[in-house]
Amino acid sequence: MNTKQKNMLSAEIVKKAIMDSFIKLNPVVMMKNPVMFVVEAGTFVVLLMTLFPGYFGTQGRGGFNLAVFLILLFTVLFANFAEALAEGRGKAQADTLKKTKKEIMANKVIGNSVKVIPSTELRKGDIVIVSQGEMIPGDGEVIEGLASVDESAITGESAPVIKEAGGDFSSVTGGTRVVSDQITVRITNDPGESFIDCMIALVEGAKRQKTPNEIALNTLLVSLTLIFLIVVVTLAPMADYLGIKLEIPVLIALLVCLIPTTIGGLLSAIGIAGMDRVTRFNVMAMSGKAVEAAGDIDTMILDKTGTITFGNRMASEFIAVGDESVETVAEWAAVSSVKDETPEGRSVLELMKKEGYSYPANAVEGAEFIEFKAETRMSGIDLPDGRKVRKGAVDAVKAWVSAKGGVIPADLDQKGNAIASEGGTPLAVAVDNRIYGLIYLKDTVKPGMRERFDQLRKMGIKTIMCTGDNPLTAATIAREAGVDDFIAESKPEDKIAVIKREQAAGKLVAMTGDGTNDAPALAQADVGLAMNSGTTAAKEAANMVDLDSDPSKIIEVVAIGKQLLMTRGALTTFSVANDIAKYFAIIPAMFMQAIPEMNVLNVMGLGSPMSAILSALVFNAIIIPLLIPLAMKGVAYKPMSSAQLLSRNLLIYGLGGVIAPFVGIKLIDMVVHLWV
Ligand SMILES: Nc1ncnc2c1ncn2[C@@H]1O[C@H](COP(=O)(O)OP(=O)(O)OP(=O)(O)O)[C@@H](O)[C@H]1O
Ligand SMILES: [K+]
Ligand SMILES: [Mg+2]
Repeated sequence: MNTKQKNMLSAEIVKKAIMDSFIKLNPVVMMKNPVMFVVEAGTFVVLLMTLFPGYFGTQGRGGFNLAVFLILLFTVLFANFAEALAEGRGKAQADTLKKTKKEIMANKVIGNSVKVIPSTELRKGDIVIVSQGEMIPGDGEVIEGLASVDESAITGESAPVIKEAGGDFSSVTGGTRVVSDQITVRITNDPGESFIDCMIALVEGAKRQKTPNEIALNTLLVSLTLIFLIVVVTLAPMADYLGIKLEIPVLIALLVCLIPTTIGGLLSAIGIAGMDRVTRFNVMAMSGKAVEAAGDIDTMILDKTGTITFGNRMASEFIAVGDESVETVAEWAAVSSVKDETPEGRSVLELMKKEGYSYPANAVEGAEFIEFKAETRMSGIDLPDGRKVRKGAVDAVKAWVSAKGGVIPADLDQKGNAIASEGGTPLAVAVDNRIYGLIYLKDTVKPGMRERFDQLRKMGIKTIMCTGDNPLTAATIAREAGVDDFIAESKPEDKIAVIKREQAAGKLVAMTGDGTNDAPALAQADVGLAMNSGTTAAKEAANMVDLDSDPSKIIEVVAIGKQLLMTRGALTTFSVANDIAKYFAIIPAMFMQAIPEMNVLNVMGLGSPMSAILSALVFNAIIIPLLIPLAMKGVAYKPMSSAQLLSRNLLIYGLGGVIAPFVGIKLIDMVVHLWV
């Protein structure tokens, strides 16, 4: 699904939506939307009265009744069309995805041999080999090898990505293609539970459930409908007492004008379109609830490396401490990095070569590699001769050396701080109890970060940068990027602690992550955005996955969530204000002839009672399709606090909602009055 396909509201989608509008007339389906169900029931009653005027004693009103019936029918169809149109794009996308889900053959490893079986027979835990040119038969983790993979089937991005065993880039998705080399993959899902299956269900809306917010709003709409139903039903006997005979179609027209049909007709379209906006942004949200939660976020937890900074932290200088030479620092830094596959580790070896240094390769033969861990904040190697070589965060290495009775060189802190105060990351290099020097890791803040954080602040969102780096580097980057707060030397569990602390204070928290050790925090956060490049554990714990693996996207996701909530609020305000205005169009018209004094309320000066009722009803119907573009696109959004937003929206959509019907109904009446 490329961007073009995703954005296009093709003629095909519109045609399908028109057909679906009729299919959705089925009362069983309609019942899920109580406001529109009431309209449909009214439509049916008026239809009966039009068809059998003799039976209902409504002869002589045939033309009027037919007009009411048609307008009501279109009101329901317009509401159905809004929903069908919002669903259309997702369904089209699902069709495209289903096409990529053709049967794939898998090379399953059984003992020492390989058997070719259809991918549908693969089970969790199976091992498969995928070679150049082949499709990956299911979701899994690379357990051996390295390959570049074309993931355009799911991300729309054609540049291949590297997948390799171990670390944070080991997860692969079924339906993507290996473009070079060969990997061995352990399947992590049973059939039908794959990422593509999940994506299809999501975009198709198969598992769509009303969100708590939607349910609350629906309850309000149902209550309003009930109140007006009682008002209208009791109106007839009262009018009767005054000697006014109110026809049933007139009462139904009045009821439909008063109940919140505008928002009732557009509510689900707004929700679906909000989800769709997130999807078109290449983020898979597991539920509408997650998108809404994003709109209510108070606190955002961000990584430093890779989110606020570019994250390609590169070794840029070796610095000696005490009496050591730069050459020995370079040598030991390289030895500690021979098997360190992190970008930082690789960059140390590159810098060593660039500076013209080398290390004795035979010395590391048979050595034991010590992998980098966020908990230890060190990596290195244990040599066969017993020497232990480490590099890592300065405080971590200092503690390690001190524990072995070593002395800390006097100039270490000062040299480390010099790097940190420039926003760089100092790594200390040590062998057993002796510290040789520092590696200067350089990273840069992404451009435009300050503006983004300014926007978040205007929305009333607090940003906290959590980093494993030292306090000085953290402070420098925090200042440069403009985050509100930071936590340095943080271990993975510290992230959960921050999230829990904020949540205990009643805040909703968002965070991004990609590693297995981020998974608990992603699950704890109200909005957890995992990177598609990340581990399966992270993706399963999160409630959103970014297919482009851009952690700073969380900022846009929050904006989309806010826009969804705002659109719903704005259109609810508009709808209710609208209905109040319609009251003033219809009530005076209904009583005008019997009670001439009512004419003072006929502020609009409408032609005749019949044309007033029809005009109000026509306005009530056409406002739905007129607002579909707004419901689908979302109201224009400018970062500001919730309080400011509320007053702004009340002004625009509340006042607008009162004025629009007066103007609209008057204009329609001028045309309708020509006939009625
Ligand atoms: N490959 C490595 N070998 C040794 N030490 C490392 C390596 N990578 C990072 N470190 C050190 O460990 C610290 C913690 O790393 P970690 O990846 O947990 O956090 P970070 O990348 O600094 O920040 P963030 O949490 O924002 O990504 C780093 O600040 C650095 O001092
Ligand atoms: K209405
Ligand atoms: Mg990191």
